[in-house]
Amino acid sequence: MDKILILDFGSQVTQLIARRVREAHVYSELHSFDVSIDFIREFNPTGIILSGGPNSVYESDYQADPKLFELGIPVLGICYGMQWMAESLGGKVEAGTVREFGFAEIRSQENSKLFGGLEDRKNSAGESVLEVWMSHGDKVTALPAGFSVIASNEACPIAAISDEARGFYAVQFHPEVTHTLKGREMINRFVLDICGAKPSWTMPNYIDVAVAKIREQVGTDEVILGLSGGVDSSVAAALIHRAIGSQLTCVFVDNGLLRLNEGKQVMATFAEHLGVKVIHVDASAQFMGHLAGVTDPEAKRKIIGREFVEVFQAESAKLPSAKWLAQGTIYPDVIESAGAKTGKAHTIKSHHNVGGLPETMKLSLLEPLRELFKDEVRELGVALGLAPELVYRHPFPGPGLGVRILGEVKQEYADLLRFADAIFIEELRAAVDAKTGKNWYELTSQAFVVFLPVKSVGVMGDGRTYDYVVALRAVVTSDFMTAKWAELPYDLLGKVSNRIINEVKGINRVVYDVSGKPPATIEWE
Ligand SMILES: Nc1ncnc2c1ncn2[C@@H]1O[C@H](COP(=O)(O)OP(=O)(O)OP(=O)(O)O)[C@@H](O)[C@H]1O
Ligand SMILES: O=c1[nH]c(=O)c2[nH+]cn([C@@H]3O[C@H](COP(=O)(O)O)[C@@H](O)[C@H]3O)c2[nH]1
Ligand SMILES: NC(=O)CC[C@H](N)C(=O)O
Ligand SMILES: [Mg+2]
Repeated sequence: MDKILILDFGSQVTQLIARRVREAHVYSELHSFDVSIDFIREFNPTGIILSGGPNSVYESDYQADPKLFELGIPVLGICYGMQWMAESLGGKVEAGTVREFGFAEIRSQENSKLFGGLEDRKNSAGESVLEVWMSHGDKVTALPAGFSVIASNEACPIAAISDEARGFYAVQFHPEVTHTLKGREMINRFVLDICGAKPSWTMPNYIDVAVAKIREQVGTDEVILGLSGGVDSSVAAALIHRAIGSQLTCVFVDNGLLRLNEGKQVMATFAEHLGVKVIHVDASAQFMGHLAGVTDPEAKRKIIGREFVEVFQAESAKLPSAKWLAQGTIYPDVIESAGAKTGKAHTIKSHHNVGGLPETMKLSLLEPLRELFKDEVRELGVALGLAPELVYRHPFPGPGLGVRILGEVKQEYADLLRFADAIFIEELRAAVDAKTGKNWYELTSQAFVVFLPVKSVGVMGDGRTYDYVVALRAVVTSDFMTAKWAELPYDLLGKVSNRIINEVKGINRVVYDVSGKPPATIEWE
C-alpha cells in the first residue's frame, strides 16, 4: 500500500493534513519531526509532507534529518515545513516585517504541477489568483539552488516554491484548512500526481489489511475487549471478531456512570447483532467508592482509567491465555491526551483509555482504530455490516457521567442527571426540523446534560424551591477536535427545560451552553 509520511513540527492543524491525504484515498501517518532517517526508510513512504509549527527555523532546534531529501521521494513543505526545507537546502529564512494571519490572495504559476489549472479567479492582469489561508511571521527570502518561485503576493513574494526535477514543493500558506479554497485539490495533486501514490486506501481494502495485522499480532492468544456499546468499541469488536473469532471476549463494565437503561440496551444489541461473547460486569460500587471525595477532573479521569483496567485484568485472569486488552481508541483520543506518539502538543485532558491507563497494566494493548478519525470509524462500521443506528450514535465518553457531574461524583447527582439526560435525548429525537426532515438528534453530533452541584432559588406551585442546576450541551462537529454549539430551536429548548424541571425532582433550573470548542471543550471536565 502506498503511504504518505507526515512529519509534525507542532502545528495545531497537522492532523488535518492526514485527513486530507486519506480523503484522497492514500494512507498517511503522522510522526514527530525528529524520527530517525532509518525509521523513514523503513516506513518506505511514497511522499513526505512537512507540517507547519510555532517556531522559527533560524533559532529553533526543531530540525528534521535533512537526509530525507536524498531518498529520491517527493516532499511537500507547509509553512514552517517550507521554511525548514528552504533553509536546509541552502536558502534563507528571515523574520518578516509583515505578518499574515488569515485570508490572503496569491498569484500562482499556471505551469506548476501543484497549481496548474487551479484558480479561484483571474486578476486584472489576467493572472491566476488563489485564495489561501496564511499564518506566519517568518518568510523565505532566498531560494535554494534548483528552486523557482511558483506563487507570490505583496506581503510574501516567495509564497510557494518548487524544484520540479527533484519533486520538492513548498507553500507558505496552509492547503490543509478549508479556508484555502483549492487546498484539497493541491493535496490531491501532490499525493496522486506528483508522488504517484495509488488511491487504494478504501474501507474494504483497509478491513483486509487490518484483519491480517490483528491475526499476526495476536497469534493464538486470547483478547479481552472493553466494550462500551459506543461506536468505537463496537466497530473494534466487529473488526477483531472478524479476525480472530472466538479468541475474543468482550467485557462491558457498568461503572455506575452510565446513562439510563444503557446496560440493558448494550447487552441486548450485542446478543442480537454481533454474535460475540460479552461479559457484563457490575463494578459500580468499586468505581463510586474510589471516586468519593475526589473533585479534580484529571484525578477523576485517572481513577476511572485505573479502575477500568482493574476490571479488565480481573476478567482476563479467568481466561487461560488472555494477553491482550483491546480498546476502541481512536485518533482524537490520542491527540487530545497529548499525542502519545508525537508528544509535541499540550495535554488538554487525559482520555481514560490513553493518558489514564496505569503503568502497572500487564496486558498488551490492541487498538486497531488508533489511527482513524471518527468518520472513518463509522465508514468502517458500515463496511463491516453494523447497524446504522449503532454506527451513528452520539459518542459517550468512557468516564461517562463522571465528567458530566462537576466536582465530586455522588450517587444522588448521578441519578438526577440520568433522568434529565434521558429527557433531553428523547426530545431531540422527537423534534423534526422542517427544512431538512431530520430530527435534532441526527442534526447534532453530540448532546447531553451536565450536572452543576450548585443550588438556586425557584418557585414551584407557590412554594419556594432551592434545588440544583443543569446545563444542556449540544454541538455540531465532524471530527470532535473543533465544534460549534448547536442552534437548537427555542421551542425545543423550552420543552426540554419544562420537562426536566417538572419531572426531575431536585432540579429547578436549566441553562443552555453557548460555548464553542475551542475555547471550551465539548465535555465540561
Ligand atoms: N463501560 C465500558 N465498558 C468497557 N469498556 C469501555 C466502557 N466505556 C469505555 N470503554 C473503553 O474505552 C474506549 C474509549 O471509550 P470511547 O467512549 O471513546 O469509545 P466508545 O464508547 O467505543 O465509542 P463512542 O466514542 O461512540 O462513545 C472504548 O472504545 C472501550 O474500549
Ligand atoms: O472515551 C473517552 N474517554 C474520555 O476520557 C473522554 N474525554 C472526552 N471524550 C470525548 O471526546 C470528544 C472530545 O471531547 P472534549 O471536547 O470534551 O475534549 C467528545 O466526544 C467527548 O465526549 C472522551 N472519550
Ligand atoms: N504556521 C507556521 O508554520 C508558522 C511558521 C513560523 N513560526 C512563522 O511564523 O512563519
Ligand atoms: Mg463511549
